[in-house]
Amino acid sequence: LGAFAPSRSPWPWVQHRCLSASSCYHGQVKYPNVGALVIPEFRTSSIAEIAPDDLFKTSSLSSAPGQPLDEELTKLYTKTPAAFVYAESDFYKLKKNTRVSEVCILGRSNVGKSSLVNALAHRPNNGLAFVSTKAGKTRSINMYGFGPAPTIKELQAQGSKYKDEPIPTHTFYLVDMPGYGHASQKEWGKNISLYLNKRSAVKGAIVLIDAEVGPKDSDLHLLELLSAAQLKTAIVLTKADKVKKGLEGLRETCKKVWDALHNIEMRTTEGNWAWERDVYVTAVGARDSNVVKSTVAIARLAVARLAGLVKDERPDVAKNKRWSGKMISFDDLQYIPSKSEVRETNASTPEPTQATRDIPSSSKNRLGLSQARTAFEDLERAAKAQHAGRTRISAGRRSRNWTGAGTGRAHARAFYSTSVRNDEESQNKLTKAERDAAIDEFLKSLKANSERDRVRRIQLERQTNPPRVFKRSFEAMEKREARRLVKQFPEIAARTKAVLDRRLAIGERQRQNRATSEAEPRAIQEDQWPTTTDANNHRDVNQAMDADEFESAFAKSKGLKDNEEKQRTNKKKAL
Ligand SMILES: Nc1nc2c(ncn2[C@@H]2O[C@H](COP(=O)(O)OP(=O)(O)OP(=O)(O)O)[C@@H](O)[C@H]2O)c(=O)[nH]1
Ligand SMILES: [Mg+2]
Repeated sequence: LGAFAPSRSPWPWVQHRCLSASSCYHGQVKYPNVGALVIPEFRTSSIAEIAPDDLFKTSSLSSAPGQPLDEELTKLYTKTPAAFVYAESDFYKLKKNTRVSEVCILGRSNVGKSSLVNALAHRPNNGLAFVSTKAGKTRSINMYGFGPAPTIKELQAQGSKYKDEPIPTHTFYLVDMPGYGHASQKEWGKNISLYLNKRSAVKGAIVLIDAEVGPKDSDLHLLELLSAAQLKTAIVLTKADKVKKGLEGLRETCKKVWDALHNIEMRTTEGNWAWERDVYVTAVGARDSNVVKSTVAIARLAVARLAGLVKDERPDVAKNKRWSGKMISFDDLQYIPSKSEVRETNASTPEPTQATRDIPSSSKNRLGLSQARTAFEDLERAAKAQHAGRTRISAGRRSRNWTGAGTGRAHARAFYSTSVRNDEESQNKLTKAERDAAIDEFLKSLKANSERDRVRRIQLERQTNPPRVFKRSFEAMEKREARRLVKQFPEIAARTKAVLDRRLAIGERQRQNRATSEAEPRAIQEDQWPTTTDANNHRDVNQAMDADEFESAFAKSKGLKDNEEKQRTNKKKAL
């Protein structure tokens, strides 16, 4: 129908049909065939576009090098069905996870976070996450698992800080967050900033921005939060099918995003916040299935990159690549010459090159050239050994230029040796012995389900808890035996009985004593102060006598005493 649609159709809906993913019309505007817009390194350059196919050409999954990326991504996301793992609104109640990566999806209410989760999992009818046209549908932190569960070997390599950490069920977790800018902003701030700052498993954040609306104040606030948390960030523009101005509109939004990122970078001094230059374009709610398919693949790439599953050949994907080797202060930067320069130096004493002239002579003299070379190589080897086995996005792209080797110029760019998160990561790792013990335990728990173990468990249970029939006959046997012994040794039996009786009697007495002492009031509680009738018993307390009264009472008592004395002497006399 679309192929034969005339340019001015008498049926307006015909114009909404799409010809293909690359040329799709919504209203009068052509849907742009753009995978991502690339933010350049310098403010003087302009934003470039990358077609979806080109995005996939330059990279591959670390687990399947050399294979076509889009196919591998589809396999990863859909072969093992994605599943809802759990939801929690309180950060402190989240389950422990130090083994697999988590990527969180953030954005304003109704921007399409939950729709994206469904699209990634290939649940077109919103079968996984709840979606609504009204803002504020998602209220808790929702974990969704994607990809197959790690193998035992992978678990072994991952290790864990906690012994009671649940075994991961998926390759990575996608975390759907409640939207901000809605009524629940207060709670949002607390729990989610805790999540972004404290959760060591979180490897990156996807920030969704409405392609038509562009970044709002709340989005800027979120980006600042992410910059403070030093969490790797990728921007995804959603609802691209709704952009009225097509590619031009997308470019405008991307420019606003760029300005926002630039402003944050200017304000923060650290400048080590890593955000991706690729601003991904998606339209998972578009009417054309081709558009949906191609944009879902793009979103899959964005998430997999953050989860650390993609090996990128393109060097300029990340804005800031984190240097994870040794940190060298600016003053200690040493000049390391290129190979050709070394050759020249060995041949004869050459004229100082422009590069060598730039370096203060004191630095040059610190080490001889060949010594400097070997020292650097040692350093590099040590750093590599230290970080071996870590799959990180930047691992494949660490350039020699950064430390100045091979270029003939010392680079004066400051890099952090290890980010806070990396430190945390290495601290979380168990020692080898602990990890082996944890794995043994895990294997045991697997074995416990085997048939042989089940039989053994039943046998053990029978021994400790024999069935009732046997129990009764055992008791009868014991009684018979006891009677026989009493008959055989009457004296001993009598003595034993006396001892037992005495013990019983003592026990009984103690029990009675305890019962009576419990019955007695222990202390007058506050609510047991004397009532009006009791007050007579406390007369001397409640009604103090004055001095005269006291005198007379005293005299009276003395008189009584005298009377008693007289009576007693009279009796004696009578006797
Ligand atoms: N046209 C179009 N509509 C979309 C797209 N993505 C999402 N929507 C629609 O946007 C609405 C909101 O989607 P949700 O996924 O619930 O948004 P959310 O960000 O999870 O919202 P909260 O849970 O409230 O924070 C739904 O009606 C979706 O159908 C898209 O790419 N294009
Ligand atoms: Mg939602």
